This record gives sequence, C-alpha cells and structure tokens, in this order.
Amino acid sequence: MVPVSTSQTAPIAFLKGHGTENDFVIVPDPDNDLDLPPRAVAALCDRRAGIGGDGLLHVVRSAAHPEARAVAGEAEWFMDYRNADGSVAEMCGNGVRVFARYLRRAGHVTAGDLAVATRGGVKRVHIPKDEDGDITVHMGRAALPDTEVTVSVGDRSWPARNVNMGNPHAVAFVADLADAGDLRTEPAVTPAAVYPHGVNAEFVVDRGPRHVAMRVHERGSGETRSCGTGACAVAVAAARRDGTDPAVTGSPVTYTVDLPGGRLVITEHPDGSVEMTGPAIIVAEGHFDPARLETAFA
Ligand SMILES: N[C@@H](CCC[C@H](N)C(=O)O)C(=O)O
Repeated sequence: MVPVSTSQTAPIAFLKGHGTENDFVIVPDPDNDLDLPPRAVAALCDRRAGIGGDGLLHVVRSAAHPEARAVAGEAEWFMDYRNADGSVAEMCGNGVRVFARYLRRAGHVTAGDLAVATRGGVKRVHIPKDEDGDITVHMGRAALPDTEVTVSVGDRSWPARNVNMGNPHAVAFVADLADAGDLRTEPAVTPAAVYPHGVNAEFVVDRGPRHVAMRVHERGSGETRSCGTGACAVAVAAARRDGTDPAVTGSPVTYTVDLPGGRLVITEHPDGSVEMTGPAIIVAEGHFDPARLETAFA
C-alpha cells in the first residue's frame, strides 16, 4: 500500500463531480493502492485547503477491497464512500450515480445496467446512452423501524420518522424549511441510542400532491445541497403519512423531491423497492499535490 501521508510523493489523480450539487472528490484507485486515512480524506474534501466536497468516492475494484471481495463476482466495482470528515458511510445515493458516470466516462463500463458494490449492499444502476442523461439507481428496500424519534433545533422539536436506506435517517415534517435554522450546528436526534453511529436529519415541507421539498444535515458533512438516500427516506416517509404506501395500495407511488441543489424523482414499488432518478455530472479532473496533504496535516 502507498501511504497517503507526509511521505506520499506521487500526485493523487482525482475528478470532481456532483449530483444535484451534492459534490464529491472522485479518487480512481482500481487496485486499492492508496491508503486513505480519515485525515487525508478530510484534507481532500476541505473547501479551502483541498479540492472540496461533501464526500469522497474511492473507486476500487471489488476484488481488491476486503469489504467487497465477497461480491466481486456480482459487482466489479466498489464505491468506498467517505464523508467530508473522513468517516465511512454505508451508502450515498447521489454518489452512486456520480460513481457510475465516472465509470462510463473512463470506459470501464458501457451504457446500460451496472451493479455497484457499496457497504449498504449491491445497487443496480441504469446508465442511459445519452452522456448527460439522468441515471436511475435501484436503492433496495427502506426499513422503517417503529421507533419514535424527535429532531430538535435550538428550542424547537418535531416528531420524526426513523428510516434506514442502508444508512440512517430521521425525517421531520415541518411548517417551513427555515424552521431548520442555519444548520451549522448538528440537530439533536433523540433518543440517541436509536442511532449509535449517528444520523442524517431531513426537514420536509409539502409543495403539492406527491411533491415535497427538503433540507438535510448529513452525518459527517453538515448541511449539504442534496442527499439521495435522504430524498428516498423522505419519499417513503411521505407515502406512509399520505396513505399511499405501495405495499397497502398495491400500486407504485412516485414523489418529486426538491432540494436546494436540484430535483430527484423517487418511486416506491409494492414490493418495497425504491428507485431514484437524477443527474450526475463530472466537472473537472486533475492531480492533487501530495505536499498539500502535509500542509493540511500541519
Ligand atoms: N449524500 C449522500 C449520503 C452520504 C452519507 C451520509 N452522510 C451518511 O453518513 O450516511 C446521499 O446522497 O445519499
């Protein structure tokens, strides 16, 4: 392994991309040669001293990564997702679309259906022939444990729905998106024991029939302009609230979810599977000077 540390001498190839302005540093590393400790990820994601991003997509062949080797026969590529603070996460809905866009652009895969390994399981992704076309991800089933949770910002609190999309979410319906405040401070979600590894908190308002808008505070990243797993969690929570749960009605239901950075369309099917469609854009590529990692670590 090549340590990404003060002794790292080789430039680190990267790309920058986003999905509805949830932005990522993409680090292609097919053979898993780079060692990416949390502080190196945080340095790369730093918006002033680094490249800047809400998270990092470490692109590795599944066969080369201990966490994905077992599914290498099913999914050739593993999305080793890291939050901006360097912590690992199970899944990233916007990230997996950008990951697929990168694989296509690099010529590793063709348009069509692709399986991507994530810590939240193997996800099926559809890449259209149109190079700029929206990408659809089959996100799997949401889990909705019947636990009552509360989200608080300052002295205001809301009951919230506990939804797991591979990663944990608390979805609160509020009167106004401004109720969430500036979200510079992490909202309190209680009881804390429900989320031993932290939680992403969504604040949601109605915009019309099966049309909502949301803001999100992401675990490990702070407020972001979009969260794909969060939008899916919001859509399934809204379907339960609205009495449109597909498992009950027998019909798929589609919600349009507006986020500060764009729009995602989420469909839940009667078997509980959730599908998300949205954009994925690569905006730049280059090399990161490893000496700047030293500066970031100083
Ligand atoms: N922005 C992502 C979610 C990234 C992971 C999240 N912060 C977590 O820690 O669970 C998305 O688009 O889903």
